[in-house]
Amino acid sequence: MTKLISVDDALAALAAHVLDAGEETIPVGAALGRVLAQNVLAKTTTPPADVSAMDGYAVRLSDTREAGNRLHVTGEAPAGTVPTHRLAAGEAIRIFTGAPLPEGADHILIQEEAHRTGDVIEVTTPQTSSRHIRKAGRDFAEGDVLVPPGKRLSPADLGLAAAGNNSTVTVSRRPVIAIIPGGDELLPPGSELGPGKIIDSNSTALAALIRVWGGEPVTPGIAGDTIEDIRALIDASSEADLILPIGGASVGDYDYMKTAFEGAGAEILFSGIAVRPGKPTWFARKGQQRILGLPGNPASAFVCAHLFLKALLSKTAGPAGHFSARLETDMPAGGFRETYYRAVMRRTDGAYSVTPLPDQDSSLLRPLQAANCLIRRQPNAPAANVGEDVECVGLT
Ligand SMILES: Nc1nc2c(c(=O)[nH]1)N[C@H]1C(S)=C(S)[C@@H](COP(=O)(O)OP(=O)(O)OC[C@H]3O[C@@H](n4cnc5c(N)ncnc54)[C@H](O)[C@@H]3O)O[C@H]1N2
Ligand code: MOO
Repeated sequence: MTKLISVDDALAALAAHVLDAGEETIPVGAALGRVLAQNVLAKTTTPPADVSAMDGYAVRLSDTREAGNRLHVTGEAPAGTVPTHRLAAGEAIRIFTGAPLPEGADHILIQEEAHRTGDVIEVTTPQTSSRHIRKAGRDFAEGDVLVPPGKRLSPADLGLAAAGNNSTVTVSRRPVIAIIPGGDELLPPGSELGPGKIIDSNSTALAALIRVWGGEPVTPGIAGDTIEDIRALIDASSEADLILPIGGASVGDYDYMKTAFEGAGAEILFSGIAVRPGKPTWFARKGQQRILGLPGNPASAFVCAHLFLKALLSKTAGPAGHFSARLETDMPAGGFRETYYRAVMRRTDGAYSVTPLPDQDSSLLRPLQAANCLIRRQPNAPAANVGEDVECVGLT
């Protein structure tokens, strides 16, 4: 393998190739989890007028300061109507939660604190201050920015956008990512497994990560270990923004991925990163298309997707979540490759603590399932002891 580049140099190179698939306008109800591309503005003011927060009577506070005061009920204001009658002294208007206040009222006497007989109410509890009125625009005013660009839309964002009378939102288009697993041994889940065959698990795991990070995975098929096979799937992926070949990246006799891509006109920008797991990771460009080659070992592919694919998808995935946590077990000195240990982080007494999982072999899926973060150790890191703070990266 040629000289390995550092993780930092790989990330710096990838920064120039962050995927940007443009924008699209979609119904607000279909936008959960999408990344907003343009401000959502309020097209209305909410509440649109001063409204009652309770069921009761719109009154003048000065008429209700003493128990026993009597007021004449001169009208009714249900929600959805606009009162036309101006409240005069000694009058009350029956009002319901959410209904606009009549002019002249400055207080809501809740019905539990009044006694009604016919068209007359009597104050049963003296009122001391103006209450139960929601001022116009208390939530937001027309023209306010309700959701800023770059935000991954949550259920509350969607509710707010809808309340601002937006039926659509403009979001970043999902980059299309074609996953091409390579290897004669691979069969899709649910297959009859003959001798020497294993299940292609990487496609499923990587497709799920791509969805979480705002991309749209497509799976044109599994490539056998021939250049022609890989080439056919490269050609079938011509519409993808990025191709993600998995496996066949190392130095074995059947590791044809890069050769096949070069034959299809791709220019390899780097090949081999000083990272563990994931040394054979490579990156190439073919016209507007990017190609990120990941190693076949499931943990290598999964970890390097977090490091490098997520960086390429940062427009929709957001930044990597780095944090510091206290080690719960000793760790040995590291080698020359920057190393990412699958680990379990816990929050105890307001601080994060972290334990690396015991078996870090890059073929294993079980530790990946158990892990909720990666411990990052710099190249040639010295041994670290219990209680030391180490840098961690969140897993999805
Ligand atoms: N002599 C050397 N051998 C290897 C080196 C090296 O430097 N010198 N590097 C090792 C490293 S590091 C890694 S990582 C692996 C990765 O190799 P490849 O990317 O070429 O991957 P494959 O050989 O195709 O597969 C490795 C392993 O993973 C299984 N695999 C492949 N694809 C899938 C899939 N889609 N789903 C599940 N499992 C998959 C495959 O069967 C192999 O067991 O190379 C080392 N070798
Ligand atoms: O560096 Mo590999 O990806 O053995 O794990």
